Amino acid sequence: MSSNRRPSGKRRGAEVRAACWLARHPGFLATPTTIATSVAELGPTTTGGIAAGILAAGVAWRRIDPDSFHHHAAPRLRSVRRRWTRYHGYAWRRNLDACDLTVQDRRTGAWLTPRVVRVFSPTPSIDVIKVKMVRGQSVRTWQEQQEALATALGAEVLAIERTKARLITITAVYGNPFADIVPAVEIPDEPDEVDLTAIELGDTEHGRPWTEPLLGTHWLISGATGSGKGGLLWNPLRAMGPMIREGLVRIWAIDPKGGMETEQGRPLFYRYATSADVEYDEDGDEIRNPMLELIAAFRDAMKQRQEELRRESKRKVTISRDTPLDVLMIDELAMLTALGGRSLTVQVNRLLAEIMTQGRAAGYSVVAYLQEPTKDIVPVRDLFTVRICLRTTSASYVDMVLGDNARLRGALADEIPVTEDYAGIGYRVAEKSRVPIRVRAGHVTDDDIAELVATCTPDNGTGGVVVPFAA
Ligand SMILES: Nc1ncnc2c1ncn2[C@@H]1O[C@H](COP(=O)(O)OP(=O)(O)OP(=O)(O)O)[C@@H](O)[C@H]1O
Repeated sequence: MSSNRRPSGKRRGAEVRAACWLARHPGFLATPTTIATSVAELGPTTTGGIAAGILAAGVAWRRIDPDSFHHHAAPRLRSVRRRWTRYHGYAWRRNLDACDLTVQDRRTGAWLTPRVVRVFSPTPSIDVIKVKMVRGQSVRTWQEQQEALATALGAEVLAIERTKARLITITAVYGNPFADIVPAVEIPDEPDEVDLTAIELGDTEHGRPWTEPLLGTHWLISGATGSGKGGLLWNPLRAMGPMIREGLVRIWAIDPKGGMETEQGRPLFYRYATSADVEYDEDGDEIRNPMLELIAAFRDAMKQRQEELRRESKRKVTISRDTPLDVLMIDELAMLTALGGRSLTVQVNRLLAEIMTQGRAAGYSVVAYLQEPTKDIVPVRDLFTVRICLRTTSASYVDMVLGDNARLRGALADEIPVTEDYAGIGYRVAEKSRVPIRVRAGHVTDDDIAELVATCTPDNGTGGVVVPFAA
C-alpha cells in the first residue's frame, strides 16, 4: 500500500540520529573500542607494538610490491581519507551551500545537506562519490550546478549521473597527473628482455610502467583524431624491437589512410599494405585490394599454424623463430569494416571474426586503432580483449570501449581537453576489478622511430611486399 502521509515536519531526536549515524559508520566506535580493549588486555606497549607492526608491514608491502599495493591497499586507504577530509562535515556542507545544493525544510526550517553514502578513490586523481539527494532534488538539480560544484571541490571535471532512486554518483577527476611528457619506451637490447605478456606502452598515473599483454590477446585502441593513437602504435613496436629483429614477432601492418602514419616503419613490417596500393579499373571500380589480401593471408597463416599445432597435439604455441607471434596492426579499422564498399566490409568483418575467435592460442593477435567504436562501425568490437580509450568525442563511446559503467566509475575520456598537453592520455580498466586507471603513452618522435628502424629491422622482412591473395 502506498503511503500518502505528508512529512510530519518534526525532526528525529538527536539520540536517534546519532544511533543511525553510528550504525552507518561502525568503524567510528569499533576502532577506539578495539584499541581500548587491546590496551586493557595486552597493555600499551604491546598495543603500540602491534600498531607499529601493521604500519611497518604496510610500508614494506609498498616498497616490495608497489603494483599490488597500488591495486589492493592504496585505493581503500585513500577512499577512507578522502571520505573524511573532502566529502564530510563542514567542508562538504560549505561546498554544497555555495552551489545551492542544500535544501531548507519548509516545516522545520532546518537545512538539509545531501549525505555522502560512499567514496571510492580508485586512483589518486579520481574520486567516485555516491550521494543521497534530499527531498526536492533531482539529478538535474545537480547537473545544473555541475560546473560550480567542480570549482568548489577543486576538480578538473565532474560527471553526475543518477544510479538509483534518490542516489546519484559524482565522478570527479582532479588535476592532470601527467604534467610532463612521458618519453618513448626504451628498446630492449635482446629478445629475452621482452615479455610478450607485459608490453610497455608508457606510464600509469601511479608513475609506474604501463604494460599490456599481447600474447593471446587482441587490442582495441580508440581515440578521436589527434588523441595520440600514434604513440600506441610505435611504443609496442619499440618494446618488442629485438623480437621483431630476430623474427620472433612478425608485424603485418595495414594503413587504410594511405601510409602517412606508418610509412616510416615499413622496413620493420613482415607484410605491409595501404590504401594507396588499391588498384582500380578505368571505371573507378576496385579490382584488387592488397589490404584485404593481407588480412586473408594472415588468416591462412593462422589456419596453417593451427593445423601444425593439431598435428603435434599442442594446444598453445611456444614462440620461436619457426612459430613467431604474428601481429596484425590495422590503423583506422573503420575504413575497412564500415566505410569501404559493401563487399570489402563484409569480407573484412568475416575474416577478422575468424582470426579473433581462433587466433589467440596459435599466436595470432590483432591490434586495431579507430576513432568511432560503435557496433555498426566495428561489428567485431566485443572480440577485443584489451581495450584502451584515449580522448573521445562522445560520452557514450567510453562504455563502448571500456565496458558497461566504465565512465561512471571514473573513465571520463570524453572530458579530456582537446590540446596537445593531453595527447596520449587515456584510460584502461583493470581486468578483475573493472576500476579505471589513467595512463599516458610514451611520446614517440620521428627520431625514436628512426632509431627503431635502424636497430630492429629484421632480415626476414619483405619491406612491404604484398603477399598474393590466397583466400
Ligand atoms: N604520448 C604523447 N605525449 C605527448 N604528445 C603526444 C603523444 N602522442 C601524440 N602526441 C602529439 O599529439 C599530436 C597528435 O598525435 P597523433 O598523430 O598520434 O594522434 P592520432 O590519434 O594518431 O590522430 P589521427 O587519428 O588524426 O592520426 C602529435 O602532434 C603528437 O606529437
